[in-house]
Amino acid sequence: MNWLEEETGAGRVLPPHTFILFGATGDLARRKLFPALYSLFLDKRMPEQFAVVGVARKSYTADSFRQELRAAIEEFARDTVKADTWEDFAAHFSYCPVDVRKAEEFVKLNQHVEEVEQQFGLPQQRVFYLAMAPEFFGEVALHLYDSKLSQVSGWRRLIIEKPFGRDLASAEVLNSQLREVFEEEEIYRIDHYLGKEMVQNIEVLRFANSIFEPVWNNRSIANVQITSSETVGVEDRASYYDKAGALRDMVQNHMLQMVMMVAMEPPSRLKTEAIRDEKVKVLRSLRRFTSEDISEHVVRGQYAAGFDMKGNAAPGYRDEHGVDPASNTETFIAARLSIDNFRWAGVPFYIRTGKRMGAKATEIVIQFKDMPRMYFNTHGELLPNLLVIHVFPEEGISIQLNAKRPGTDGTVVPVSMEFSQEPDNSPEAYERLLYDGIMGDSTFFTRWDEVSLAWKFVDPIANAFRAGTPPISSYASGTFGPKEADKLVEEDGFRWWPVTGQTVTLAEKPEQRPGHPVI
Ligand SMILES: NC(=O)C1=CN([C@@H]2O[C@H](COP(=O)(O)OP(=O)(O)OC[C@H]3O[C@@H](n4cnc5c(N)ncnc54)[C@H](OP(=O)(O)O)[C@@H]3O)[C@@H](O)[C@H]2O)C=CC1
Ligand SMILES: O=C1O[C@H](COP(=O)(O)O)[C@@H](O)[C@H](O)[C@H]1O
Repeated sequence: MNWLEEETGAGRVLPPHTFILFGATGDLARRKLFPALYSLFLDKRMPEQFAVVGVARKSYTADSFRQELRAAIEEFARDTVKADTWEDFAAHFSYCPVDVRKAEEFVKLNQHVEEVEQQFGLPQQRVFYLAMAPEFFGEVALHLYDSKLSQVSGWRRLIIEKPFGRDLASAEVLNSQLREVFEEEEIYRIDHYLGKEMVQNIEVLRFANSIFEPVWNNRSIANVQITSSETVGVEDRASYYDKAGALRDMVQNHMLQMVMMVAMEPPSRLKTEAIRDEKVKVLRSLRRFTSEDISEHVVRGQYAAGFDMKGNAAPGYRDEHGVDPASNTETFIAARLSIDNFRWAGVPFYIRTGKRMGAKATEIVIQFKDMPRMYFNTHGELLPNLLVIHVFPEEGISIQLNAKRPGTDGTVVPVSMEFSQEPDNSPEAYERLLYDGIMGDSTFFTRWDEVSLAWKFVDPIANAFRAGTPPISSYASGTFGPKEADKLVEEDGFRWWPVTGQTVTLAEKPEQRPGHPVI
């Protein structure tokens, strides 16, 4: 399924297994996991022998659980329900009501799983997926051990959702709880950005094309910009988000993962650990901020009232349901990162992410250095070459070049070469990650040293935020963050390149939009 197909044997049917889904009545299961399992089934990647056991407190029967399953798939799956195979698919699903805080209920779950394994003739190959609040992870692992559910004659894997702790100390505690029961190789920490088509494609782009490697360094690249902008606000997640903020919710994981994918060295082999080793080296080289220099490199913002994408009035963050009216939680963050190694010394990596912004987009822009001030660029009039990796909503790459406008006196204009694919045709991130996780390929999961180094980078910033540094700036809903974020880039002589869907103002000439130039 991923580009390691050759190496890992991926692309094959998954091995027989029992998928024990904790949090089976929750939002993630309904919106992402059930649809992903269904797509894998329709793609004939699920083996004939598999079973899914839903676990949560609600009192479903197998039948009512299957009705919920169908409703979720009808609402969220990219495939429509196929009447001829539905019963076959649904027959693999059962439900066991369990309150995970009650150790004794795991005895019942153990019996249920053993019965299901007998019914389907399954070897003891178990995937435990924790789609529930992280505060339960340690306890669940312990009860899995005590109830002997985790003791198997075959293999076992633990797939866990983010967030992995809220700082280094809590992540270490959580990790040691998990490690009492599972080996590091058995733990699959999900970062769903690593399941996105174009995030996985970064490595292919870089290491399968000889034109990029010679210029992928500080001799040719002026800066890198990584944007993940969202149009939604906090929605109904205030109880989590108001304590997390954009720094923990997006930067500690997704944004740093994208930085690693762009900046890593070529791995010695296309093997999971070799790749993860190179990613970790990027985090080791990432310059940590001191309390003195955070204000210089980090901007934080919070959305004020404005408009949503439909043009309806939208409340400010502090007026959202469940948010502390005096909250200083950041809903936007921009930062200038420095990677202190030979390849990247002197190249700023700008990142920005936020809620209730003017477009939903994830893009990585590699801006190349300007041409010398001669010939066509005497007054610096040429636009720089840009390589844009479109992660969302488009999936593809575009390269901005300068060329002569056909049939003119030699006017030079920016033109774009684009490769894009229909996002609807590519598997969802969760489909890839479920496949890889069940297959036992952890390449696109987060290793513990990545998590811990990411927290080491983030913790000083979180501490500064707590102390009121830098001051939080307000931005109107529907815009691209506070003006301080623009200054961060402009003071280095650059500008943020608009992302797909960003309203281009007169000040931002349309032809300057990467990937969408007007000839
Ligand atoms: N939703 C999303 O899009 C995303 C979610 N995540 C992460 O996934 C995880 C789950 O999120 P989400 O699905 O949104 O959360 P929900 O609150 O929607 O679901 C939580 C689930 O946990 C179950 N649960 C709660 N308490 C217990 C208990 N004591 N014993 C047994 N089951 C319990 C609930 O079922 P019941 O009440 O029936 O017991 C429910 O099935 C979180 O870690 C979240 O951060 C990550 C990325 C995206
Ligand atoms: O993990 C998270 O990601 C989503 C954004 O994911 P995307 O795939 O839609 O870009 C974000 O909304 C959420 O707050 C965060 O927890």
